[in-house]
Amino acid sequence: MSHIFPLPSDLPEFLSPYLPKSVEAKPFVTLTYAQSLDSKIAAKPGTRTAISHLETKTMTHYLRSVHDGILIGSGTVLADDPGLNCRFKENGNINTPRPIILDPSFKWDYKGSKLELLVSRNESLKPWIIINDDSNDNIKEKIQYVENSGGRIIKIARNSDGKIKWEDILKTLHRLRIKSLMIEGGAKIINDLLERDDLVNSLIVTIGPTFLGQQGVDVSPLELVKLENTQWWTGTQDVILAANLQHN
Ligand SMILES: NC(=O)C1=CN([C@@H]2O[C@H](COP(=O)(O)OP(=O)(O)OC[C@H]3O[C@@H](n4cnc5c(N)ncnc54)[C@H](O)[C@@H]3O)[C@@H](O)[C@H]2O)C=CC1
Ligand SMILES: Nc1nc(O)c(N)c(N[C@@H]2O[C@H](COP(=O)(O)O)[C@@H](O)[C@H]2O)n1
Repeated sequence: MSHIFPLPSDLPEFLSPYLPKSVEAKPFVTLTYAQSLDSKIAAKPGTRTAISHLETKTMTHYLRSVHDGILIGSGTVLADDPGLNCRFKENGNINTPRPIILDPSFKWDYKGSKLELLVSRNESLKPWIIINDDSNDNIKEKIQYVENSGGRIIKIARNSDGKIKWEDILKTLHRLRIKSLMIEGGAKIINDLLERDDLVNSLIVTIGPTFLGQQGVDVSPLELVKLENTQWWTGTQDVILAANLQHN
């Protein structure tokens, strides 16, 4: 495996203030995704849309290489069938983060997925899947399949609103030695976490020169969100915004 594209030589220094540092009791959380000029991350719900140039996609793989885990939601795993591995190589070494899927009702099937194929070729790590602790019997077979394949099922209790608290997710992952977590999406997760300045340590957004239109999947939090320590990097096609969420 080789780099998917040469990493622009000034990017590591540009990104360095935003990269993982030790944060006690919870992982360092980097929220990162690619969006269009009209703040969409896919052209239609349930589909995968390439927004990043190869150069900025390489930046995403560089970021993956400096995190212990990479988390996505069920909407993303179902739409994208992603690889979730790392293709950025440094001094001949690849540091692949743990793929973590937040899929409370376990709708995704690991069997036959791209991730399973990559794991079979030693190009990705076995996944961890976070599900509700009260999930019903019809997912027993899927659970067994993942566990027999060496993956891990993490059961966490949900809140009164039916969701799992992010604090519980992060605390559990930290206990499992995930000290830095890159969260790539999708939209529901990004919109929730943009309002969590208490949990998100860095925000890194690739912006591509495209409008995906009104059927696109929006990134737009419920409330006003302000950023601080903002820096912009300009590439061949895209720009990258690196920032911190301003504390309320
Ligand atoms: N351009 C980009 O960088 C990216 C684009 N995408 C796109 O985003 C779209 C998917 O986004 P969404 O449909 O919004 O799905 P999503 O990936 O945000 O997953 C949402 C689901 O995750 C689970 N979930 C989220 N928060 C939870 C919580 N606190 N407790 C329990 N379960 C929770 C629920 O099952 C929820 O329905 C796809 O089209 C994908 O291609 C996804 C990631 C990055
Ligand atoms: N950085 C970035 N740019 C885009 O244009 C994208 N569509 C995404 N999507 C995210 O990357 C995941 C796919 O990763 P693999 O290359 O298959 O490992 C996808 O699931 C989204 O999280 N990202």
